[in-house]
Order: sequence, then structure tokens, then C-alpha cells
Amino acid sequence: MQSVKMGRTVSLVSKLSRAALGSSSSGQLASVSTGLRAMTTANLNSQPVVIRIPRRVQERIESLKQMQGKKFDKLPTVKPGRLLIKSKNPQLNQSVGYTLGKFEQPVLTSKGWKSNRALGDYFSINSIQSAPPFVPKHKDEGDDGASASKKTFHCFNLCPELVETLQRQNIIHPTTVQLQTIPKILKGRNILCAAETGSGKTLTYLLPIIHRLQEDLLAGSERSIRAVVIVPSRELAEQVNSVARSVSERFGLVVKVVGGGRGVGTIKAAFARGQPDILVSTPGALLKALWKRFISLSELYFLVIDEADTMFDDSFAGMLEKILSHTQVASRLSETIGLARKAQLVVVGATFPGGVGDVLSKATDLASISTVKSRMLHHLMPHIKQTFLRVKGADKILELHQALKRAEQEQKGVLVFCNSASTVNWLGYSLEEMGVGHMRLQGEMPAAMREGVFRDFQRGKTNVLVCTDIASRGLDTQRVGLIVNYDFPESQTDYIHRAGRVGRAGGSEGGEVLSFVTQPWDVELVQKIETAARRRTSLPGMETDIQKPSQTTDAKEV
Ligand SMILES: Nc1ncnc2c1ncn2[C@@H]1O[C@H](COP(=O)(O)OP(=O)(O)OP(=O)(O)O)[C@@H](O)[C@H]1O
Repeated sequence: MQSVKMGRTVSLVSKLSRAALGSSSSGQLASVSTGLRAMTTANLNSQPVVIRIPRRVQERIESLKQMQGKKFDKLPTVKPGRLLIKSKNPQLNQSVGYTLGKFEQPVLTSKGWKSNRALGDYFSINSIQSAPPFVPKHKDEGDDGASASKKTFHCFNLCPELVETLQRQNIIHPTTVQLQTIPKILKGRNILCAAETGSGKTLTYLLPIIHRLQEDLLAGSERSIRAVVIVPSRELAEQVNSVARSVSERFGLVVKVVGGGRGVGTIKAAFARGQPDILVSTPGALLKALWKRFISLSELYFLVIDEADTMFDDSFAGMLEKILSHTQVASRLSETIGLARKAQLVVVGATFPGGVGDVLSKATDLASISTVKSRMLHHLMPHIKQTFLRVKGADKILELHQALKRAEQEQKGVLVFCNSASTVNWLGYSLEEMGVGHMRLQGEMPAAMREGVFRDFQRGKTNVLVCTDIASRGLDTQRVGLIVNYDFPESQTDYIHRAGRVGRAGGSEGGEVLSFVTQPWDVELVQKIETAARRRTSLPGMETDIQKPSQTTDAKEV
């Protein structure tokens, strides 16, 4: 008897679950509740039976109840399971398991955000996986990329000492971009490598360069500048210099760095004791060194342009063209070998707006460039939680203070991004008054003041760095767990780069981005981001317009 009753109860619960899961109609919801009440009464009269309603069903019932309360003319976007979008208004939540139809317009939380009535509204794009998308998955592993026999750096046939050096730094398995690009650079190809922020692009180009140069050194070649890496900021130049040194030291390769803002004397002094094998430089400093004939690039094997989107924008493109005119870039694979060899070109970035092809076509045949483009390029990173808060300008400082307190408890490093140097200064004074320890980094600071700020932040001198976008490009910020967009970024590109300071290869999980949205013009960008998140597509209008390499050229040259 008992077992029969139990059996009926179980089948009733499963029917109710199906009803609740499979329908959004209020009639069925009412029957779910009535059924449950009837069942409870029946059980009181006989032997007690514990009825457990799965949490999924409970959540479903809750959301259906909310639908009932408000006339809602749209299919529910909430399914059992985790939420992709969590809004203040739960009707606008969207589950990970919900896929928007091709012609279905997403209902956005940020839809009415231009109006002041929306003040206080918010939504989050939740992280839906713990592993970054640039960690290669293997057949026998789940979404998080755990376990499995992954490839190691041995697979590239790099010199063993180089692989050993990486192992000592706990860099064992190549990322997707490294797997795809390193073999191509080793073959001598011109490369355009477009891959997500934090996916390990620096080692992607440095490893083949160092491998090649140490071979040359063993062959007894004279020292001259064989590789130049051009980056847009002094901080990034210092960082690339430090990575290059850490992996090339044991081979006796010389790496030097020159940055702008320090005058010709400092640049001259950098080369007083001879030419390095690898030179890392900002474009301005490199041009000065070339014009003053402190260096020559006639023996160049590799020319790397890192952070391509910044390097090809109006502020740098002119300088870049001049630098390219001082170099001989190979237009075919056969030109990268032999005595009359020309330089191999490697262009690297996490975002590729238009204009790249225009400049490059002046230096080489675009058909000679192999493009490596990662699957999630220009997508929102799925392993980072991103929250958008519609807030009054005057309230931002209080919200920031709260966020900083939380981050302090969790011992996270924080980057606070502002859109101008003056806001960095103003915010700095305000935080000082509030007793919040921090450092500041912006482009208008005198070189001497700017020097070492980022390094000190990296070393943990303070947990908070208030900065402009000069800190958003390329800087490796393993200790940062929270990004605050105090000012909302002016472009999608800036948003991607700022958000990319968390969730980097080899870093810790659980990075977050918090964005304050105050201005009507911010709202349009938020809406684009929210739409891309709900549709799970790349951000709109960010396609790369560089010409794809022609298959025939590639086939001939291999
Ligand atoms: N295969 C790897 N395994 C683990 N960590 C790695 C690996 N490759 C690189 N890293 C580490 O990942 C971090 C990010 O690398 P890197 O700065 O080169 O990223 P990036 O792609 O250039 O980022 P951005 O687009 O922001 O410039 C660094 O700390 C680096 O040491």
C-alpha cells in the first residue's frame, strides 16, 4: 500500500514538474499549486511522505508566478539551470540554456536607461564557465577544461632549454593561440595574430624569436638588432622587456628597452654599450633612435607590432609608416631565409578595427600574411562576471567606495578606469580624503612620476590603481580581481581591453567587471554589449577588415 502511494506521489510530482517546466500558462500554474496542496493534505491523512520539489521546478514556478502578476507578452527567457543575465527585474533574466531565435529581438534591461527613471537599475552578465576560452579543450574533458592529457611546449620542437625555462615559470601547456601561431612563425611566415586579451600573445611571438636567435648565436653570428617589438606605452615596453629577459637570459641574448618621454640622451645611453639582440620600444623612441642613427635595422629578422589596434590608430599610424620605411619586410616566405633575408612581420592584437591593411600594404604584400583569428575574438569573455549599474554621477564615488571595501575583504587588486587624466587626479584626491590607499597612472604625468607606478602596483605596494586607458592595453595584471569602469569606456574596443585585465592565462579565477553607467551616450554602448551577451555573438561592427591571405600564395610557399 505504502509503496503504491509513494509511486503515485512520485508520478504526480513528475507530472507537476513537467507541467511547470513545459508551460507558461497561468492555468497550469494554478493547477500545479492546487495539486501540491491536495497532495500534502492526502499525505497528512496517511503516512507522512516527504515531497521534495526540485529547485529547478521551484524557480520555474516562481518565475511563472511573476509572469502571472504582470501581463507579460513575451516568451519567458528563463529556463532551468544557471542564469546568463541576471537583472534587477527578474522578468528580464535570461538563462544560459535559452537561445534567442534568429529574428527574435532580445528585451534589454538597459532599454530605458537613457531616462532618469532607470537610476538604480542594474544587470549582470554572469560568468558561465570557469576556464578561459583560450585554454584548449580536449575530447575527454568537460566545459571547464579540467584534466586530460594536454599538449606541452615540447610539441613545437623549440630548444629544450627554452621549454625548461617555461616549466620553471609553471607555463606547461600552450594556449590555443600559441598552438596555432607558434608553428607558423617558426616556419617564417608573416603573421597577423588576433586573439583574446590575456591569451598569452607575448610568448606567442617571443618564443619563436628567442628560439631562432639562440640558434644564430650558436652559429657564431655577430650581435645586431635582430628583433624589434613595438608597443604603444612605456609600461608595456617594460613588461615585454621583462618577459623577454626572463626567457632568454640563459642563452646570453641581450634585450633592451627604450620608451618615450625621456629625451634623446637616455635613448643614446641605452645603446652606449652596443646593440641588443632584441629591442622593445615605443614608436616615438624607436624613430628617434633611427633618425639619430643610434641603431640600424638592416639585419632585422623579426618586426613585431603589438597592440595593433592602438598602433594602427591615428595617433601612431604615421610613426608606424615611417618605421616601416626603415625596414625591409618580406613579401614571401622565401625572402625570410638566406643572406639577403628580409624581416618577418608579426602583428598582434586583441581587437582589430579597420585601417590595419592600409598601413601594412605599404610595407608588404597583404597576401603574404597568414591570419590567425581566435574563435572568441571580440566576444565578451564567458569566464568573467560583468555588472552594469545605472547610477547618478554624484553617487558613483559611494558605489566605488563600497566596491573597494568588498574587494579589500577579498584581497583583490582593483583597477579603476577613468576617461581622462583630470578625472584620475580628482578621483585620487577624493579617495585620499576617504582614506583609501591607491596609486595613479595617467598619460599626462611627468615621465619621472609615471616611472615604476605600474611595477609597484604589480608588486602589491597598493591594491588600487586609478588609471586611464593607458593601463588597459597589454598590461598583465595577474593580481587584479576587479575592474571598475568609473567612467564608462568610450568604445567597445576600450571595454574589451579594460575587461581583459582580469581572467588572464595562468591567473586566478573569479575576475569581475563593474561598470557605472551615467551618461545617455553610455547607454547605447551598454545596449550593444547587452545585446551581444544575450545573443552570444561578438560585439557588433568589430570585424577585421584585413585582407585574408590568398590560399594559393600559402600553398606555394610551404
Ligand atoms: N601557456 C600558458 N600557460 C599559462 N600561463 C601563460 C601561458 N602563456 C602565457 N601565460 C601567462 O598569461 C599571462 C597573459 O599573457 P600575455 O600578457 O602575453 O597576454 P596577451 O594575450 O598579450 O594579453 P593582452 O591582449 O591583454 O595584451 C601572462 O602572465 C603570461 O605569463
